[in-house]
Amino acid sequence: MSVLDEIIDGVRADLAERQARVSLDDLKERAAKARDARDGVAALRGEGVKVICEVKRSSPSKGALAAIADPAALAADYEAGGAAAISVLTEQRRFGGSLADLEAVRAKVDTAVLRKDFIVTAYQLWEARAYGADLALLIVSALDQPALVSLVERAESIGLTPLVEVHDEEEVVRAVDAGARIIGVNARNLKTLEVDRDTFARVAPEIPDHIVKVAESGVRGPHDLIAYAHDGADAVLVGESLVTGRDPRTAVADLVAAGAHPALRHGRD
Ligand SMILES: O=P(O)(O)OC[C@@H](O)[C@@H](O)c1c[nH]c2ccccc12
Repeated sequence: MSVLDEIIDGVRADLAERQARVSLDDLKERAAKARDARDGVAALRGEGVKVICEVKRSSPSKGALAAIADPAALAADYEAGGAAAISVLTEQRRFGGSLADLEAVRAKVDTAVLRKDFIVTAYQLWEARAYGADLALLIVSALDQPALVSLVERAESIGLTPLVEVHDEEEVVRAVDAGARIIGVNARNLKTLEVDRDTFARVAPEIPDHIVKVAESGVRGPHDLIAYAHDGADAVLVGESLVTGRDPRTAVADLVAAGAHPALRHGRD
């Protein structure tokens, strides 16, 4: 069984508990009271390379990264540094996250917020909306094609923008067929947990121009952002280097400044 399969088994067990506690109707009621979702595509388009900053306490590859006692304060630092969106890991067992983290971050920032989890059912999309997310991650390799298609459609229909994650060229075809408007190429293979920073350069040319391209994982600082931008990234998603660094606000500002350099303009709108 791959790491991804193990993670998803745990996610399904935790999900079953929440579903037993909170009905779908209750979630929908809560979602109806949430502020309208921000447009995820608009948040990641425009001048310069956008920076999505992640709130992540631990990871299956590295174990504990940072305690993050106050995820909202960290998110506020990210926002002050110029983050275009904040990604909140809500998976509990391996990443140490929760819906409470999502809710706290949402209450604190105006920036678009992404629910980062292993989403396998529409119930989790409703949770994302109920706790204030604007975007939700959908991982192609975790879903069969009919499930991917229906989750993309459901996300859009409840106002969430799906960020559809791929690792190779075949998954790009599946993401495009499913109607993705934002595709993230994850340099970390979720089956082996290895990072290969060349993945984006290999896979991105297969993504049609009208789709927003996000380079995920492995950004240690401005030089990695610049490399991803040269290969066509509209945005980068950064976690570990921000949560383990000393000054997240300045680290984000440095990334944003690097991404705003005129030399990186390549026909973005
Ligand atoms: O911490 P990093 O290497 O900067 O990576 C962030 C993000 O890309 C990574 O957390 C991630 C990308 N896709 C995922 C899917 C599930 C969990 C985590 C992820």
